Amino acid sequence: MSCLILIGMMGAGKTTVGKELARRRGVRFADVDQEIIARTGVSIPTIFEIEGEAGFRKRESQALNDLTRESGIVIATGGGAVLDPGNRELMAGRGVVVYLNVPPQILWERTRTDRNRPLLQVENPRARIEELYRARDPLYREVADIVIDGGRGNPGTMVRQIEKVVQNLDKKFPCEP
Ligand SMILES: Nc1ncnc2c1ncn2[C@@H]1O[C@H](COP(=O)(O)OP(=O)(O)OP(=O)(O)O)[C@@H](O)[C@H]1O
Ligand SMILES: O=C(O)C1=C[C@@H](O)[C@@H](O)[C@H](O)C1
Ligand SMILES: [Mg+2]
Repeated sequence: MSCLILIGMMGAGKTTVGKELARRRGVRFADVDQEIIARTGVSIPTIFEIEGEAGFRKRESQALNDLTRESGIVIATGGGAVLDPGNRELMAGRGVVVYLNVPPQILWERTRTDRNRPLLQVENPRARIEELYRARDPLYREVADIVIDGGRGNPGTMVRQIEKVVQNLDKKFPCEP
C-alpha cells in the first residue's frame, strides 16, 4: 500500500484532513510537526528560537525521511516541507502526494489567532501568508499527484474527494526507500 502525503500551507487543513483520512483507511496517521515535537520534547517556536529555521528544517527532513518509510501511513507535513529539493524528491518517490490548495484569505482567517507558527509572528502576518503562498504554490504543484481545493467544503468532503481520486490513481508507489 502506498503512503499518502498531505502538503500545503499553514492552515490548509493537512492535520485535520489527514487524521480523518487515516481513520477511514484504517491506517496510522503521523504529523511531521508533532513527530518533531515528540522527538525534541519542545514546541516548534522553541526550536526556531534555539536553532533557527535552518535547525528546524534539518529536523523536519529527518522526520520526513523516517516516516515515509512506513507503508500505508497517512502523513501530514509541515507547510515548509516542500522548500527543500531533497524533501520534494523523497515525497514524490515514496508516496501519493496530495496538495490541499487554500487561498491566502482563508488561510489567514484560519491561522490568525494561533501563536504557534513562528513564521507568522511578524507585523503583518496576512501579507506574509500572501508572500509564502506565492513562493510555495509552484513547489506544491511540482510535487503533487493530486491538487484538492481545500478552501471550500468541510474536511469530510475533502477526505471523500481524496479517497475517490486515490482509488483511481494508476500511480501507486510502495512506501519504501
Ligand atoms: N475544510 C476545512 N474547513 C474549515 N476549517 C478547516 C478545514 N480544514 C481545517 N480547518 C481548520 O483550520 C485550522 C487549521 O487546520 P490544520 O491545523 O489542520 O492545518 P494544517 O495544514 O495542519 O496547518 P499547519 O501546517 O500549520 O500544521 C484548524 O482550526 C481547523 O479546524
Ligand atoms: O509553513 C511553514 O514553514 C511551517 C509550517 C508549520 O507546519 C511548521 O512546520 C512550522 O511552523 C513551519
Ligand atoms: Mg498541521
